Amino acid sequence: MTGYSSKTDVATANGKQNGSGNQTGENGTKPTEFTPQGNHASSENNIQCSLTSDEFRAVNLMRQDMYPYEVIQEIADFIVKGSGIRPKIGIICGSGLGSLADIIQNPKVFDYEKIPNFPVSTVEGHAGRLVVGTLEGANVMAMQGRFHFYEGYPLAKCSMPVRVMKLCGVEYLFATNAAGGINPKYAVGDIMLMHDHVNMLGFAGNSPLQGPNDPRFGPRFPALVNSYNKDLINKAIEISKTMGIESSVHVGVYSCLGGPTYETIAELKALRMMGVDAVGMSTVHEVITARHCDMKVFAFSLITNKCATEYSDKKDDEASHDEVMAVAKNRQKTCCELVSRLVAEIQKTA
Ligand SMILES: O=P(O)(O)O[C@@H]1C[C@H](O)[C@@H](CO)O1
Ligand code: HPA
Repeated sequence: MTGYSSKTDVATANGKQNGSGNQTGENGTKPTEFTPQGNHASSENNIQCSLTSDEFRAVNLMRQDMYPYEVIQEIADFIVKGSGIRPKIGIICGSGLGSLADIIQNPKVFDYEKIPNFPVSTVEGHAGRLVVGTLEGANVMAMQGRFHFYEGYPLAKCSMPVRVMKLCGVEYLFATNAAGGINPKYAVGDIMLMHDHVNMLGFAGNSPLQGPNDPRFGPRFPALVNSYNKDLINKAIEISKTMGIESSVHVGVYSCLGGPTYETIAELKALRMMGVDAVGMSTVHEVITARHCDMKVFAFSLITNKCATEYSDKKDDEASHDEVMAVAKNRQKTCCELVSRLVAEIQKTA
């Protein structure tokens, strides 16, 4: 993050803004909405669009990815005022891991539909609620439901809530996910602490930071080495020892693909050759957005299924969301304990 300091360049959580220029928000504070006249037909190239105006507007709102600084600030203000809490730690619950938000004390719950300009969750296992409260004495906010690229949301929209967290005051992002284990040493139910990622969507030219850069969030060209905070990884390893689960906790590399299909054998072989240990459909763009605005990141994958890397006829080799959810449900207690204890560690040293 050379040449960039959250203290001087990014608006602070108490609303002060020190940065210059809002390259995305010049036309107003609300996201741009495209309003068509009605059904569209082009006789010139014989293309027909059979969406009604309302459908067109709904699709457009879903795809809309310009969230000017002021809009993010409005959402953050809504949450901070509504909860009376300025959270320090932000948690994103992976598929089936919504219980990470259920352990929050004195929760103030915001349904996504009720938060202005917020997207809605469309995936089973992602409730679509923001929970703000305390955990181990620390102020926290948790997304019980994240947004995925395959839902139709652009990456910037998928990770927009991370910027909301930042402007709420969050310094630490805990991102969790359900993932397929590619590393043959990983078993179903294991936990992989992420120490790096391979950004496959980035390879394909997609980034949550695409488009004009607002320097109040961060620099145009952020560095991503050391994205995953080593201190937090080490603390989590120590915690896993005290929990007696160290043999099922690994440190590895995650890769996010676009989904919603699970991977082919050839893709899984390729990922393994690239050094990927676990594969999923999220987290990477959230981490990029968090590092861009200088948040400390801790992330882990719950291995919900073993990925087949050899051809066979076995039905067992096929991943399924039901299996993902079932394993996550089974392991949620352990994941909650890991998260709580790490939050307690952060709180101890604060
Ligand atoms: O939100 P996460 O990454 O935990 O969810 C994973 C990826 C897909 O959304 C889903 C597939 O089962 O689980
Ligand atoms: N692949 C991609 N995403 C996933 C998987 C998987 O095997 N398991 C859970 N999320």
